[in-house]
Amino acid sequence: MIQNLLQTPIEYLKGVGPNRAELLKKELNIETYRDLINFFPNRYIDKTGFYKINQLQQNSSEVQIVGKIVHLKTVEQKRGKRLVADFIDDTGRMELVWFRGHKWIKENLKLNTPYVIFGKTNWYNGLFNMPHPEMELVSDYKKNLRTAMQPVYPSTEMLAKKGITNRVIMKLMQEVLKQTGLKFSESLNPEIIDELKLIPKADALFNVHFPKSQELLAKAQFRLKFEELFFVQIQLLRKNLLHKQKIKGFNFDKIGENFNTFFQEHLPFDLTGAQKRVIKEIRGDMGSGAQMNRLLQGDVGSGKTIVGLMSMFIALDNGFQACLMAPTEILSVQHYNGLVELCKGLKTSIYLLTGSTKASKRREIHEKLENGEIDILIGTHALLEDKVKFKNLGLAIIDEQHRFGVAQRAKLWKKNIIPPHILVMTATPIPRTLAMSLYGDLDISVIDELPPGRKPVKTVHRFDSNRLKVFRFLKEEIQKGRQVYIVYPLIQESEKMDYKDLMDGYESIAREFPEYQISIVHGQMKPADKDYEMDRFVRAETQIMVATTVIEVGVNVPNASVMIIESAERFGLSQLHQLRGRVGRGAEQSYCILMTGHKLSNDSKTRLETMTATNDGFEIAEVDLKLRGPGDLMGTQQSGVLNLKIADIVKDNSILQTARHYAGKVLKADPNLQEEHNLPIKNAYSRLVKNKTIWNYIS
Ligand SMILES: Nc1ncnc2c1ncn2[C@@H]1O[C@H](COP(=O)(O)OP(=O)(O)OP(=O)(O)O)[C@@H](O)[C@H]1O
Repeated sequence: MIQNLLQTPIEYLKGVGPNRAELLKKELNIETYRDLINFFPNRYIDKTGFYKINQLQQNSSEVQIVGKIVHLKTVEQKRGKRLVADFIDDTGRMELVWFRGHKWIKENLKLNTPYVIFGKTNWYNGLFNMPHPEMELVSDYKKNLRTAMQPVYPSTEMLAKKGITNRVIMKLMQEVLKQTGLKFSESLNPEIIDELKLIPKADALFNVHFPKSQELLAKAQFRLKFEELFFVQIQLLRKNLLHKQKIKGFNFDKIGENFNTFFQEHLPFDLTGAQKRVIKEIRGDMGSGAQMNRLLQGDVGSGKTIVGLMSMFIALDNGFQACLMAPTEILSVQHYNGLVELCKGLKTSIYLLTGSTKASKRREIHEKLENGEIDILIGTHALLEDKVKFKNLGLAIIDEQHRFGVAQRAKLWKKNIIPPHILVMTATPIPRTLAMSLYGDLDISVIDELPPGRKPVKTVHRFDSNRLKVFRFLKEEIQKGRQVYIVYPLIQESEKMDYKDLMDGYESIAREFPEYQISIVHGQMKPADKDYEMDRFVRAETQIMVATTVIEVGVNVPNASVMIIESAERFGLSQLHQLRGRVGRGAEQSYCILMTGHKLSNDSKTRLETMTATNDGFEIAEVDLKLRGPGDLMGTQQSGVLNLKIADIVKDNSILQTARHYAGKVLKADPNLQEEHNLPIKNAYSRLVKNKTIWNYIS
């Protein structure tokens, strides 16, 4: 019954009608009673107290005062007229000021009559004033329904123009809540309500709009935020669960010769605890009978490659092939060389397939792949071509998932009836909180420990005016046999200017260091030229690499120990961190020097300070998320995270963790929500699924 009422088009609510309904739909996406109730205030004005004029402070925020206007005058100013009223109470005098709407005010304001005024005060010329106060006659004030805390709803210019003020929305909200009789169906189970001491749903919905006190508001918000995040998590976890039930995977339960020989005889170092844990998680997945869909996150240089290789051995040991796909030619070649090196002395047959593989080699690879002579194939997008047919692909590893879409991932496994296991590796740290929401349908492994003995990169911030000193330092490092990167920003909108900066920089470096060889790499070069320059640097034929951010991802030159980032204030935090990850990969002490001018915004300062303070990618990602909000992070746009109505993915981190915990607990005990006590969850969930939205969780 309440369900039907909540579906009612907003047009039929008292005080709305067709015109307003049209506006509410267009401006606020409010079409039904339910939508209106789900439209939450973004702040509240605390009107619990009254101020006297002599109590006002210069930094008072919004205040409420009772007094009367004793005089009204128009003051001419250069910038236009303003209307000024003398307002007094029994303790003092202040001014009320209007810059517009004079005619209406003059005609309607009553002199010498008590008013309640509300607004922000300023201190000007030895007197307090309040511009454009909200005013209400004391006689009306007593009559009108009010709550101690007044909700302030998000609004738009159009709504204000058409007279749908905050007050109007409040009236509509009162009306709609009255009509529901506050009889909302429960949507959580009694255990959760009990353990978290949640207030009843009706109380939460009433108090979030018209809080009776700060305390009740906090409780109302907690309950609604929890509920919102809980259902997001239920949905993601169920998707994961269904996937596992539905999509069968190869059951790789054998650990055989490849894995064991490598582990016992060829492992070049001891695995870190984190690497061991992750390998175990992957083994568990591959032997579970369901298809693995795992995201492996590891900070730059944390040792993901070896984890990838050992996972491939598991596939090989069970008689299957494996592949590794990387976003660029350079990275594919690098992976190929790295894996060939690691597999020296083993019988593993490893091939490389990229866009520049010659036709004859390509034919050979196609053939050997189909008859099973290739164990591991490494490459770029070229792996996705129709001609590439595996005999039996058991595991596909995808490096840097941001560059490959989900559709492309799927393309890899359309080739098989049973899909291969999928391991996505990324060095882009995604804050755990966000990862939980974004990739709830992937399982996540994190390598959160660097190999021992790694010297953290020393990071400093230097102003452009100190450039000569920085150059002197560079020289010393190169003389010790090291190589250096100098990176310039390349941002699309100002590509031309950036290109000029890069070239100017290149020339000044060539002048400064005539005795050294310099490579240059930027986005406008042909791929073959880029590879050639890169290759010279990798082989240490050049000492200095001048580049734009194209070198950001994954390049591994252990001998490079200095990274200079020019105009560092123009880079995002995660980008700076990725760039810094290009050094500190060898045994030598490495340095990252962030160069900027003197003029810096607060955000830039925070970014630079964060970089100099920590090397931890996850910590950096958290700061990044706080600075930019989730909107800018890759993938969030499609994920719906931004459509949260009341919770905030950054600020409500701990509620998110709680929601995740309870959603997991409920589904673990009762995957199909069939138990009696979970009926409210089941009902709420099916309504959400039916409405194709998880956000309208109000029953
Ligand atoms: N357990 C370990 N002990 C010592 N060295 C290790 C260990 N694991 C990996 N390494 C070495 O650390 C370096 C970085 O490893 P790897 O290239 O796999 O990192 P990554 O996670 O792929 O980083 P990036 O994303 O920056 O490429 C390599 O030279 C590798 O040989």
